[in-house]
Amino acid sequence: MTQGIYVERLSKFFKVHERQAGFRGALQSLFRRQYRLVKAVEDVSFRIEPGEIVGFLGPNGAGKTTTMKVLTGLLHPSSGTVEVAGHVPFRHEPAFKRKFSLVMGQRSQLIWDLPPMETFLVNQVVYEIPDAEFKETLAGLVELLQLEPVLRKPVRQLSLGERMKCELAASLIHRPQILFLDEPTIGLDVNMQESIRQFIKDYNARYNATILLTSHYMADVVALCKRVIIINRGRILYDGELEALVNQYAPYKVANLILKQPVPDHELAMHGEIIAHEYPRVSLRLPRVEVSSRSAGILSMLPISDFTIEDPSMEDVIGLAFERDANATVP
Ligand SMILES: Nc1ncnc2c1ncn2[C@@H]1O[C@H](COP(=O)(O)OP(=O)(O)OP(=O)(O)O)[C@@H](O)[C@H]1O
Repeated sequence: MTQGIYVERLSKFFKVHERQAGFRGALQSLFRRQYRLVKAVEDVSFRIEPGEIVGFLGPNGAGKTTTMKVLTGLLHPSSGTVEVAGHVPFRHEPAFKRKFSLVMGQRSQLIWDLPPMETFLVNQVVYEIPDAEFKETLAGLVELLQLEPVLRKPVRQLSLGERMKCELAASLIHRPQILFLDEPTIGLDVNMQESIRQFIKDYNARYNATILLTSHYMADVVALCKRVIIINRGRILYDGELEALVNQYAPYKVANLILKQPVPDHELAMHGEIIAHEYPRVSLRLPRVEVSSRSAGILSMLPISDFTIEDPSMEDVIGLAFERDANATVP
């Protein structure tokens, strides 16, 4: 039986009750209910091989959480086929429960008034983990996440970062092969984000776990995911290597200049598309294939005191992908 994730033409629609405006409308809708279909996920297909870490990206409301909920059996698909670790998620087979975990950065499963250790013990019972295995896994998680100092403090006294680490430990105590991480670093400071990222990497390497990760922090995606799936308005916009995304959507580099004296926009625009101009700083977009000739032109023709070239940020690349999608489709 395979440990991968297979999604074939998945759609998930929600039927939403449409309320009429005003008192008359409210009265009418009591007798004649009107519904509207919200297409949360539409005709989505992808496969994720065992051991892969894939970033699942998209703006708010794109359909990421809905997809994850279908993949974990919390929602029934409207149509399409889904298989996770050899199981059909919505059948809720007991063996399936032990193979995955869904961690949502904004939801907690920890028991608020008790130390995290109590939640770990509850999960030992829920997942029927033998004592020896429980102790071994817990020791590994305590070491990787440096949990020793917080194990016996009530959860309500923990910092957000400490709580997130305990959340991960509670979700991984049954050593799931498949991890769905929905915004695991949300709200954490930069150091804590980094240590959670490192942990996800270690867990993946240690157990060859398959991981689907959503995050609005591009640093998470760049550090963890070679491959990304981008979803917009319920449909897949891109599925492939993160690096190739840059070439497809952002075939340019960014030149940052510091001017020695003011230069009018029309003169700057001869060298590249102006992204920002706030004297003395200017950012220009240069076509990737012409970077060296354009740079030579900038250096010889413009009065500059500093000049650097960099790749566009991942946020910008993804923003361009959404822009192109919005222009390409008639709503
Ligand atoms: N239970 C529900 N009933 C009706 N509509 C829903 C329901 N759950 C989600 N939706 C709608 O489906 C769409 C996709 O939502 P989803 O939560 O999957 O997006 P998301 O990509 O996870 O966004 P975010 O980044 O904000 O979490 C949205 O338009 C949302 O309003």
